[in-house]
Amino acid sequence: DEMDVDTIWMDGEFVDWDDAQIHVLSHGLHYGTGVFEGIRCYDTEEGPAIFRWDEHAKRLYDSGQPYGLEIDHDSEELEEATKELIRRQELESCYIRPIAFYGYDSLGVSPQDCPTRIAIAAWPWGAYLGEEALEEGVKVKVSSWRKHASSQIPTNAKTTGLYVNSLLAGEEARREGYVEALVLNKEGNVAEGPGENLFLVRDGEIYTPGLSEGILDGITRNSVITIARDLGYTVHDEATISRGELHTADELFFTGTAAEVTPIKQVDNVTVGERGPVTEELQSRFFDVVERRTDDYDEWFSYV
Ligand SMILES: Cc1[nH+]cc(COP(=O)(O)O)c(CN[C@@H](CCC(=O)O)C(=O)O)c1O
Repeated sequence: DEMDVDTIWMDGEFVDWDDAQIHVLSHGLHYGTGVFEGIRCYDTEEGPAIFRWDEHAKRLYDSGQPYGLEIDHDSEELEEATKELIRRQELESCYIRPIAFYGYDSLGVSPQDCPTRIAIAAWPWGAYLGEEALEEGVKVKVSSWRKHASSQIPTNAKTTGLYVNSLLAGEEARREGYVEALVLNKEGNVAEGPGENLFLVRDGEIYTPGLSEGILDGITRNSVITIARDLGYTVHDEATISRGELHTADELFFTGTAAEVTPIKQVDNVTVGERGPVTEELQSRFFDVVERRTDDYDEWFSYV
């Protein structure tokens, strides 16, 4: 296929891409009962390296807990399968997509005896919001759709069913000529993007919504907070950011495995400005770290 990949790991076996099929009556397809991860493998001087495998694997297992979704493969087995998947396809840098979900047995909301299925795919994936976005930033629209509240559904679990909210927000923004949405929570304060965490810079200090705002506990968010603090920045990582603060921010940027560090240059009709100095420093340092141009944070990397 066009992505030059041909193999998927599925329930303990490597299968051809086209044979990685499931039954149409799989529970996860009907009820959104799947959990997934987005993980990047970077091409470094020491070869391909998976970024923060342990944290991503832990989140995958944790995400299934509210739904009783038990994965009966441990982290080491999944890590080795992922490395083998990368080697077999001779990928240097790639995006890794593990997914676990309730499979086919019976239908009805209760999963009863539905089996837990698990698959891991990997493919080359460049800049999530476009190559030019990393430098020039993106225009975002504050969505008319709010984020689901953490009292309604675990927002700290990366559950497939949650992403219909992300689709509604993101597609509304793109229909209106923006690149991505920014989603408020039911209190009307800033939560995050459909697939990214949000950071705000003002007067040299860095703010990002905390988990209580109903966001995903982003691993890139955590990495950037650590990097920023190690650079000497003050980071408020449990901030409540009102909508109005978006329009008086000095800088805004997204973080995510796919988005990496993407500047935001405009919110609705309000110009934030081109990539600011803090965003540029954090973005530059982030790429130095993930492409291993520094030995710092070596514990974050698992070499293939
Ligand atoms: C809702 C949401 N919030 C924040 C993040 C950032 O989390 P982290 O990747 O751990 O830093 C992501 C990742 N979004 C993934 C899925 C993107 C997709 O289109 O699918 C990703 O970035 O891989 C989210 O989906």
